[in-house]
Amino acid sequence: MTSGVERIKQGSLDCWSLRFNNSKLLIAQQGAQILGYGHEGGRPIIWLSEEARLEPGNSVRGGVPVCWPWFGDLQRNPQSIQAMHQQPQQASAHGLVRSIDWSLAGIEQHEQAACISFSYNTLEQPLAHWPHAAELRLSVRLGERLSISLACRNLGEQPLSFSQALHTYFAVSDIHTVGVEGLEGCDYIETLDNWQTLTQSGTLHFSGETDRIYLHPPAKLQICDPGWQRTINLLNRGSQSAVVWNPWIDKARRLSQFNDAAWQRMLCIEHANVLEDMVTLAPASEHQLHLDIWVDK
Ligand SMILES: O=P(O)(O)OC[C@H]1O[C@@H](O)[C@H](O)[C@@H](O)[C@@H]1O
Repeated sequence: MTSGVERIKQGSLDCWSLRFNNSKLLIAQQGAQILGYGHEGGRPIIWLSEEARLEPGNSVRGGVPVCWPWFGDLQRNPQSIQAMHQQPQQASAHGLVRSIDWSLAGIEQHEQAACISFSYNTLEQPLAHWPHAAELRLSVRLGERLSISLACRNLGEQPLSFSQALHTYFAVSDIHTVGVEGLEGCDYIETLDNWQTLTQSGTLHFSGETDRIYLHPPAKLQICDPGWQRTINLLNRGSQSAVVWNPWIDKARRLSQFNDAAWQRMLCIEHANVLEDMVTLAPASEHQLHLDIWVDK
């Protein structure tokens, strides 16, 4: 077993490269954003746009952006989350921490894994128009599986309300042929059609723009990819909502850092705490969201 962690520059971002046997992972200090994960000589598992701009202050397209302290459009969030912000009408999508530097909190290399963690403390680095005290920690363990954990602690004296997501972009051979298993029978919010609630029947396949919030999905989901003859397994704890997103043809043209044809090769499954699954933390309490990712051939 060999593991290693090395500091490197990618574009103009400070990054770390982790290795464990033939697995490799790239993570940026900015946003504590994973930028890549896969096996030596194999297909990528986590997708990064070929047009990604790796530069300070820019939300990088692909990898695993951390959306916090709100997911998506703040004005679509529950009132208690909007009330945490001083100017909710002007808030950008997906929160405030994906394009700013976090602090390196620890590195470990041992026989079973290579690990790295980053933290963000809002008392030390205040967030614009969001005057609350919280500490975030994003921990990554690269072993036989990839384990990602996002912890949030309320450092203040009032309840802390937030929504969040690990906005994971997965690489797929061809969006037309992949299927997501585990969602059958789940209710979902169809954000592209008046946010109505519908029910998933059977395996989820893709034939157009998709932007849905699945409610109470099971802990384990699978991306079955016949083209690459592999299944990506996702096992989560701490989240009761999963966003499934593919922009398809027209929206792809409007997205930044996104090749017009890239929608065919990616799929976002975002383990989240949104809508009624939002988090409210009492003072001094902590919430943890965990995601394990591994591939079966
Ligand atoms: O372009 P952004 O801000 O990274 O967002 C990308 C997508 O993120 C998804 O989580 C949303 O459901 C989509 O509606 C959104 O388009």
